[in-house]
Amino acid sequence: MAREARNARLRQQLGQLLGLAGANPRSWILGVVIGSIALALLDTLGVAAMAPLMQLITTGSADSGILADISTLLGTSSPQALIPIVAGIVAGLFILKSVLALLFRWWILGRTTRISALASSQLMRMYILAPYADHRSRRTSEIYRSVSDSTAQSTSVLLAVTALFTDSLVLIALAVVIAVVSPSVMLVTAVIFGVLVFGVQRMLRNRQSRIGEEVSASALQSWQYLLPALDGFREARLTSSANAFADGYQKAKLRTAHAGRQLAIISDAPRYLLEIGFVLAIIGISAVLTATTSPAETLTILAVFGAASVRALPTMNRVAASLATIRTGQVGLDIVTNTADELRRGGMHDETPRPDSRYAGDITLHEVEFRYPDADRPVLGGISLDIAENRTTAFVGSSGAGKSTLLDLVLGLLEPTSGSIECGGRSVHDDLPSWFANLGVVPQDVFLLNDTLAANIAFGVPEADIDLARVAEVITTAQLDGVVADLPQGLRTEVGERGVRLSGGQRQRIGLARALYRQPRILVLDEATSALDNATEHEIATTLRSLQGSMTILIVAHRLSTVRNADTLVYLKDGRIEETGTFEHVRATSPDFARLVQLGELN
Ligand SMILES: Nc1ncnc2c1ncn2[C@@H]1O[C@H](COP(=O)(O)OP(=O)(O)OP(=O)(O)O)[C@@H](O)[C@H]1O
Repeated sequence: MAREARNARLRQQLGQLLGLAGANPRSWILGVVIGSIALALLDTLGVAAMAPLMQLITTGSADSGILADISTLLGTSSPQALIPIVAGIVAGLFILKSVLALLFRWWILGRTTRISALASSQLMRMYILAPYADHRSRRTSEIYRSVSDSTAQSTSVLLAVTALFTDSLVLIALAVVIAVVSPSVMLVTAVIFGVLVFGVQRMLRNRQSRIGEEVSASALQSWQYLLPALDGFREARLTSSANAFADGYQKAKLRTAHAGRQLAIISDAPRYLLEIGFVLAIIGISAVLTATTSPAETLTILAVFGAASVRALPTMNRVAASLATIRTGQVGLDIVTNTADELRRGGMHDETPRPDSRYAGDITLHEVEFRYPDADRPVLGGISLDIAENRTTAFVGSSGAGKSTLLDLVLGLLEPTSGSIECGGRSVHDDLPSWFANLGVVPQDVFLLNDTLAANIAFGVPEADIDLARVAEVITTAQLDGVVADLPQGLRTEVGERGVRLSGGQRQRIGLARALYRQPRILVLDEATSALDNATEHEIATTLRSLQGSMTILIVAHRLSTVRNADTLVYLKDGRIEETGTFEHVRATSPDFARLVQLGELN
């Protein structure tokens, strides 16, 4: 890509990064420009002040230029009196510049680290507010890489671009000072450093970009071993594949280490070349000056050149390092901006319900068809159904018939490819947050927070706002009283990853209590009684019967006892409704369903 296009893209992407963090690019640019100009000016003054000081030291005369003004102001032209004063001014300028440089760096670091944190958080927010179907098609390892590694890479580019701008201004200012003091010295310096800096950077550019890609690819690879190894700990242990995961992780980390080493050496190499350039410049300049000027003037010019070099060499090193960071970090910036664009295009869920918006009445599905984005044919088709309010409807069917998909559609998590799903005559997608407010959902696998049992039941409600009376009530309804009584700290017991381990059945009952805590109008159970033993399942079935009539209950279940008492049974086969009606009606009219019951698959 041509340099202009590359720079334009970089500018645009950095603008996007700042936008993602909610920062105002204008105030950012203004701050950087003002700070950089102030620093460059002070640098120039400090270095330029070396000329009169050296002139004073070498010639002892203060009768021209700024020295004449100082000597008039102080009323003395004695070098013994003037030298400490001029030296003091030079030192003061350097000290002031250093303090300002430190303050400027503090400001920049504050802004940049904040932008890194905000961009990463915003990306995380966009991921978790993305449409459900999009989320299901994403790879977790890529999410981890975007919100951590790639955001960090992008912010390092932002910091490097700022440093590059500031350092370039300083270098230009120093070049101006040298050019004013001696144009021929500037010419020699420009030729030597120009050849070195541009030549080296040309050679390194592609290599640095490749290293950036390697860093990013190996970061993804390491997440791809770490995450499944933790999520699939049991499977890894039982299949003796834990070491294979650890080996894969190690390989990825070594790739990162190798790339890091290459990057460090490539960023460092220009420094040594610049030092060689400095020595060459001193020799070249001394040769030119000795041939053209007096020894006193040679000394003055060399002193200015030395002071400029003291400042310029580390600055040039930083320029080389900044260029390396920009090129290697470009991959991260690409990932962050492309991901943010893609997430934005997908749309973000708004969790705030519209005021005065509420759903009530029967749920009706009209000619619903659904196809997963990456599938070539629909998994559900021609689904028309009336789910009566305050009645219990059970969905049954063989594995893969489409029960969970249908439930996700009714929940509003998935949107029909065609057809409509309405409650009380209004599409559930019209105001999803308000629709969700009606629902209490018990999933197959209940997710536990690392928190107290009470917090797990009230899920998402801040500790201080938890209604303990309601928690106690739903604990009784979900048959959890015995479990709570056995816990060391009752409701305050920590559960989840690092807390008390709970059985599958206990987790499912917590799931039921959690769903009921929300006082739902619609209770949805997705295979929610699968992990319960017969006795508990019987008790839960009794609970559900007691709730029957007071709320709409939707159940996907394999157990005969759970679905037998449903008011309506919907039998699904190959993505279509085969039969609906009471349990006995469906058994009598659908030979397939009758066979399932007979074979004990619904048992
Ligand atoms: N994300 C997806 N992309 C493509 N196809 C999918 C996706 N999720 C599920 N399917 C397919 O959709 C069909 C219905 O799946 P679904 O999970 O709804 O069935 P189910 O009746 O709930 O099955 P089970 O009782 O085994 O849980 C299956 O053929 C499944 O392979």
